[in-house]
Amino acid sequence: MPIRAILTDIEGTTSSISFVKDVLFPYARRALPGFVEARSAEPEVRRWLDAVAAEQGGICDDRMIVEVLQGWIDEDRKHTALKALQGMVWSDGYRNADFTAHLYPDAGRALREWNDAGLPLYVYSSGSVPAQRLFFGHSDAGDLTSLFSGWFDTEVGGKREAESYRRIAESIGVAPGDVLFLSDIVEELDAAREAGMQTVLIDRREDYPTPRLGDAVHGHRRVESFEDVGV
Ligand SMILES: CSCCC(=O)C(=O)COP(=O)(O)O
Ligand SMILES: [Mg+2]
Repeated sequence: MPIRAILTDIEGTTSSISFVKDVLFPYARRALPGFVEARSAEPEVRRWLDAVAAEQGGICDDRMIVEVLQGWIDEDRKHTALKALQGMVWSDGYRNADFTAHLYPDAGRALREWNDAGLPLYVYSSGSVPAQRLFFGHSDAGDLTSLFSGWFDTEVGGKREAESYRRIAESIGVAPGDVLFLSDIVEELDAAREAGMQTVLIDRREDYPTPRLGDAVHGHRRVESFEDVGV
């Protein structure tokens, strides 16, 4: 089947889980109280704080909202409000050069090659679209944002729901069967396959030291590097 577009996940796929868990999440956890104190009146911040408050039965104290958000960071909740707020917090970290975003070298090379070959590239991550742009704008391999033709986060729907992938295919104007989705999570690949997309499991040995064999890969092709995706 032809491939007319590539859709990629970030954490565990282009980039290591440990960078997200050990650098980005602790940074957001530490910076959240000060961020909320300074910026809670801004409509784009207030919108997401209110969404968290409503989900928690209408709590109205920002310090309690911050505690809920910090709890969600500890649980690795992929909640749209948390992801939106994390993106705003990380912006300071990237701007101050506190860190750059981890990128596997094979992913950087392949993304450049595919872009040079005229293949449109898209991102679909639980991280908010602004956080995705920051991530690839401040990667270990420099600013890669120009390689991508579009960005999708969970505002399009959950990553384990087939409907999200149908919406993405429709939005980019490519038949689902001509889109290749790359991810480290089999349940995300299952949903993309249900929507008709082609799939490859990116199985990073340093993120998942125990090989995922047999049933665990649910029949998706499994590779350990973007070099073996074979586009
Ligand atoms: C790009 S933002 C940092 C990563 C993040 O917060 C996240 O939840 C990534 O999840 P993914 O869907 O890319 O596995
Ligand atoms: Mg992932």
